[in-house]
Amino acid sequence: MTTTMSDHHTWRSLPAAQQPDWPDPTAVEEVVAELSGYPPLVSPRECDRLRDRLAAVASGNAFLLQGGDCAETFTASSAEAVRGKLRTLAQMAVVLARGSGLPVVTVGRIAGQYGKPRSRPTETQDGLTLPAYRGEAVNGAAFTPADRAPDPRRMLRAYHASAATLDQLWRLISQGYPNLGQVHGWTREFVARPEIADRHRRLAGEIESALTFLRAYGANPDELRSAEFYTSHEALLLHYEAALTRFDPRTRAAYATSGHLLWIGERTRQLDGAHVAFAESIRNPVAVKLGPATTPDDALTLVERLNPDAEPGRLTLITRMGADRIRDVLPPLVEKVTASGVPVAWVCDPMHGNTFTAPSGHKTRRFRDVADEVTGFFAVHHMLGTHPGGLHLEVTGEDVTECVGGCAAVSMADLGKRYETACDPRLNHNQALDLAFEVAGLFREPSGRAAA
Ligand SMILES: O=C[C@H](O)[C@H](O)COP(=O)(O)O
Ligand SMILES: C=C(OP(=O)(O)O)C(=O)O
Ligand SMILES: [Mn+2]
Repeated sequence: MTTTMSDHHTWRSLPAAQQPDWPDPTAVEEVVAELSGYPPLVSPRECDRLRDRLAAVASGNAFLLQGGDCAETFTASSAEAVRGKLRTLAQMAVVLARGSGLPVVTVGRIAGQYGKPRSRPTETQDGLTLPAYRGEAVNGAAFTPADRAPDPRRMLRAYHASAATLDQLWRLISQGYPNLGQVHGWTREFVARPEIADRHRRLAGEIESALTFLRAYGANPDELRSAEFYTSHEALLLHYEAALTRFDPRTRAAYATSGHLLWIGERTRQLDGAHVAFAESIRNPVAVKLGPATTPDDALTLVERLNPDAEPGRLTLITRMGADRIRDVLPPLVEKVTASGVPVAWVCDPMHGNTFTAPSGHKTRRFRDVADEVTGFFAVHHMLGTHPGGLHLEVTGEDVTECVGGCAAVSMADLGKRYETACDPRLNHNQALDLAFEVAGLFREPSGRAAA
């Protein structure tokens, strides 16, 4: 597929959902002009390599682990915060690789996840109505008129925060962080916890014996690591994305250089809208979220629009149906898309269809529902003979209390203790590992067992 520079302006003439109410259009144009002169954050070659990796996911030869914050904040690019996220994703990847026997492609929701679509444009507290928080690239989370006023200059800060995060990521990765020996040491500590299920311990034991074998064979697990890591975020703020889109003379195509993989959200995937048109115009691998109201025809049209050349790795479909719907609504979508012959990677987001408000007022999710949606996802793909290609998660390396249940045993009453998310509730480090073990088990027992 060849795209030209003019293609990526088509979106401007189409309705764009979920855009901020910028108070001053001239200020937006000034920011766009400034961003247009900034260096790319990722390179087209890296995007192409990720497309190759996702082609392996689509064909059943790899598994995607995509995860990170719902909404990144400008202060989250500290060395410690980035290190914690890398650590959690690396631990999950090792467990999933052992369970699946497949290479795991790791992609962060990181270094650019600064724009949020919302259910409602405003929020009211004690009689005061202000614009809803739409991510740090738009406004501030504090409920004050000053913070909530959309400010386009925040897009410049989002660029610099992304660059700082990438800098930390590449520094850590080039230092060999984390290596396989370290990763397994942490996993050993995790499974030593008394509340961990025996089947998780058995799988950790298998990793242990694989490492023993490697050592016996003369390899040092402390020198082994995955050198590849990719970034992703929702392509929501089209002024920002277009300003960072660059023509690549090597491939004669336009690439969004704000991140390797960009996705279109459930609230912005309108077929006649600007987001789909923008995604069509870039050469990056792209993904689309599909919620429970998606019809098989909607899915097929998106597939035909976003992957017209039936290129493996170009398109990932991220389903987010809810634990109680997935077994009913996913099969007709998979059947229709499979019958078209266009290759796609199928990925499960078990977070966004399972959100509810706790009595304390916190937005939360139950670990049990999250695990159950993934179980349903595996069962459907097993039944249809298609590949359950990956997980898309909201997750952090910190010991927060935002989702309830799991081995970390966070209760509704605990939610206020460390509820730190800027938007949706994330799995904490232990809940994330618990889920990785559950999912690893699904490769062996695809219809699953009752989740804890
Ligand atoms: O992360 C996704 C969305 O921004 C979020 O789920 C919307 O949440 P809301 O219903 O609180 O607006
Ligand atoms: C907004 C999000 O999801 P969805 O578009 O699936 O609601 C998200 O991933 O944070
Ligand atoms: Mn979210």
